[in-house]
Amino acid sequence: MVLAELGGSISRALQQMSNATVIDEKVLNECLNEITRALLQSDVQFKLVRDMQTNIKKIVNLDDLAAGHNKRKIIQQAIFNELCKMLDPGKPSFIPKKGKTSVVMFVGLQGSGKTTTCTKYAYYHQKKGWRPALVCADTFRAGAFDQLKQNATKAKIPFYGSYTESDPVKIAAEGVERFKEENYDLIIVDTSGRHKQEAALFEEMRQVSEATKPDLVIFVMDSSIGQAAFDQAQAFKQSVSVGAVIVTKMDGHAKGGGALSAVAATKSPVIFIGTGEHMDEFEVFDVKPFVSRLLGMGDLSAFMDKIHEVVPMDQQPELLQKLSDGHFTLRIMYEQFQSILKMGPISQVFSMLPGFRAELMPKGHEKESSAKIKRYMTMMDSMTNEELDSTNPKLMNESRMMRIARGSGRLVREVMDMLEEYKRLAKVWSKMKGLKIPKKGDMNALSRNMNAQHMSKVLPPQMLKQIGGMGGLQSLMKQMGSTKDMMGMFGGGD
Ligand SMILES: Nc1nc2c(ncn2[C@@H]2O[C@H](COP(=O)(O)OP(=O)(O)OP(=O)(O)O)[C@@H](O)[C@H]2O)c(=O)[nH]1
Repeated sequence: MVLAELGGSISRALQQMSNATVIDEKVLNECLNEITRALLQSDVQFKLVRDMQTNIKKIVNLDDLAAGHNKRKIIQQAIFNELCKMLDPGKPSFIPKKGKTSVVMFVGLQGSGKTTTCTKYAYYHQKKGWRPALVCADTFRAGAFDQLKQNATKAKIPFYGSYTESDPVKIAAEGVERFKEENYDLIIVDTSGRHKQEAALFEEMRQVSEATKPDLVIFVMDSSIGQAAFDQAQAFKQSVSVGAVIVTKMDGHAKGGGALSAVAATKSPVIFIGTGEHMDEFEVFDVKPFVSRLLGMGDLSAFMDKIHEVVPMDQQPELLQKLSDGHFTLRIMYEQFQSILKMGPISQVFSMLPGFRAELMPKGHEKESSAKIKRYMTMMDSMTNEELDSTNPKLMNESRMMRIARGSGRLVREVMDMLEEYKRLAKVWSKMKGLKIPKKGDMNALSRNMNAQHMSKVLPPQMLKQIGGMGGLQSLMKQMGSTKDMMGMFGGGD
């Protein structure tokens, strides 16, 4: 069962329970059985699920709950807490410090996505101002060095490896030494992938660890590994001191439940998840928002992050300046479309909203909308700079429209549609006129200036409707009030 389905099943079970007029032992048991089934189907280890069920029953003593208590809320909270407990080993992992040398070693099964993840991890930190460097100590798989080299070059990250040396321990030690001398602050060591049965390879991994003395060992796990996750993770933990887990391929038909098992086996937190083959398809993992999403309770902070991607805040101050001046051009629309396409399937965004799940958004729909966006962009590719940067609505006369249609192989009617869309968006953005633009990088200041009114105007209307219009949006913002930080995003928090 993939994660989206797991979330769906759990929230359905909770919904069914809340539909019951009286919540008694039987109703609670049915709900818990349903959730247990869903978790098992998602490859969470049996013992973990059983313990969870016992704990919830211990916490939720129906007899003790005074009449008038919201039993459903209490049960939902207990499930939420138990799932969080499963994913939270109770101690944070080592966090590398910028400017201070840290060595991070990656281990994992063959093909788990280790090499790809090393580069993603390096790239993520590089963007945040670290100076990462990569060492390829995988001499087992032919081509591993080439792969790392290729990825590293693409991300402009220095790398170390050898085509001739066959001793991974030697390469690792030399590479780490070299980069330490050169003052890199995040030295990442990629090791050969291995299976738990391969004792010799496990010994090699132990030796690499001894030679490089990593501050952190990250276990990389493919999310589709299933019930084997617990044993595999434990085998690694017994050889080297795993301190964190990264779960990869969460984008595919992943049975993410294995992640829960790996945390239990290694007693280490999941710190990132891989969501695609590309360098930037990599997300910080936070337990509470993740579980919240699973339970259909929404993940407001991720939702806000997505909004910030579409309405780029600190990255594009010039753009914001133009918008606040009321200059919405076709070129700006083009750039926004690019951001939307980058944002990923719209259903993913919906799954971040309270009460929504990815499965609620029909598949066909998202394809349709991104095809339309791409079509619009093709037409805009046939426009001149003058047309793209103009704010004069009269400029786009009939002959220009015909030329664009011809140039992009589309119908004049479609060009007109695209221009209509532009006009609609320009109107929306004109309402943002006067929005105070903070100094570069001060995203919170900008966010403080944004209230529900502003937000409602920049959200796609369809999404706004799904949230429940202005009222829904306001209550969504209120919900975020529990965290001071988040309140700051909307104003009134401090
Ligand atoms: N869809 C998807 N594919 C991924 C992700 N991470 C890695 N991959 C792909 O998984 C495959 C294996 O990745 P590698 O990085 O070569 O795996 P590895 O663990 O280093 O392999 P060994 O060196 O043999 O141990 C590659 O095709 C990657 O592009 C992810 O998050 N999502």
